[in-house]
Amino acid sequence: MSGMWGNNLKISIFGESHGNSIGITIDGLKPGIELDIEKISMEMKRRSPGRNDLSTSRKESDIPEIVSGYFNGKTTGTPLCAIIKNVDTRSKDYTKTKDLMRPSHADYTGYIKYLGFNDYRGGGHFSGRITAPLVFCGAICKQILEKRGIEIGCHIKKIKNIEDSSFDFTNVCKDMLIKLRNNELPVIDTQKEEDMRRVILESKQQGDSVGGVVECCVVGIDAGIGDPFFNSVESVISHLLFSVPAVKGVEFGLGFEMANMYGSQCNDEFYYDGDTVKTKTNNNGGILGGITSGMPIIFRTAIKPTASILKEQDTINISDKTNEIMKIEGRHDPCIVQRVIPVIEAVTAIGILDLLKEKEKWSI
Ligand SMILES: Cc1cc2nc3c(=O)[nH]c(=O)nc-3n(C[C@H](O)[C@H](O)[C@H](O)COP(=O)(O)O)c2cc1C
Ligand SMILES: C=C(O[C@@H]1CC(C(=O)O)=C[C@@H](OP(=O)(O)O)[C@H]1O)C(=O)O
Repeated sequence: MSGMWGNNLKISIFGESHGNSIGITIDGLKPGIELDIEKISMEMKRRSPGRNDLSTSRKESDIPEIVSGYFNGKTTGTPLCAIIKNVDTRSKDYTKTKDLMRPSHADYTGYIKYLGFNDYRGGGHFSGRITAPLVFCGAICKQILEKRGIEIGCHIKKIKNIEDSSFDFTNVCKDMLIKLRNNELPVIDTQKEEDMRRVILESKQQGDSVGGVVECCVVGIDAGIGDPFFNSVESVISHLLFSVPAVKGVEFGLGFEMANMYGSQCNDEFYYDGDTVKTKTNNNGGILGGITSGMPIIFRTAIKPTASILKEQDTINISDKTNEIMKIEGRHDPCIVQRVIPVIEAVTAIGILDLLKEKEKWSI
């Protein structure tokens, strides 16, 4: 089932963008975990739509209602389910174009797969909106990981052709990752922020959209987590990343750039720093043989330009099987990159917690 994921922490997402509500059921959280609701709300807010001119104008408060698995401020250990209401739907945006398949969106594939019964309004179950429940789950996982000294953070590596510097792969400071979370456009080289904003707003003005790259880092993670082959750390994280709408590429460490290097340039040489094993470089992004090396986990995720643009486009009309020109009306993100950051952090936290739980099976 496509809506379910996980080995040790099992999650199941549900809902459509213009239905009554969306949500998630999380199975596998241990009993007695105190949840910081304030922190969960903060994460939800970071992702929520309609907060500024870089985002869709649809406004949702995205306050999750926990309906099970939580009692007296603590998890009960039974499935924890949360529901998020859809409030600011404007379904008429989709009436005129209901038979026209938006290029690059999931209208056509969803129509075929679900035999024409799919709720097409707002992209239905394919909508980026369904990432809100993932952020809820990720916020819980982040709290559990933080208590173990593991921190996850991202910056925008690129919006179209405007490029930020990279994390220092061998030395990323937790405080920096936490600080980045407060920025609307989190960048390392703050001079790039205005250029990125300009590129997004210029494309928006032209009825167009832009994409980019997000760089993510996990620090404080011990060596020895993950498995070779099918449950490798890369497999788990990239499975979750590719589950996020609009993600079209993932690379760990230096990724594709490694193809241009000699082994002597690329190899991460080991050394002891006191009792701790470190590598002088971290081109492999903290993962060797699918298992964490203890160095920061670093990966980049490519996000495509938003599919729904206001410019005229060629497409098909499925009701009378004709070719047509379509013009989308509606409230869309001119750029998904800055909105997807809390989602990337969330799914990473979910993946890492699942892998940690696997490792802890060995403690008995
Ligand atoms: C947070 C978020 C917001 C998104 N906003 C929009 C949007 O406003 N308009 C749009 O066409 N696509 C948006 N998307 C992307 C589409 O949902 C996605 O492109 C579509 O489901 C097709 O899936 P694919 O791009 O993974 O192939 C958004 C995605 C995310 C994660
Ligand atoms: C509602 C959200 O984003 C939506 C994601 C989305 C899409 O096609 O993915 C399309 C738009 O939906 P609508 O046409 O209903 O406004 C965005 O607003 C959200 O992220 O919470």
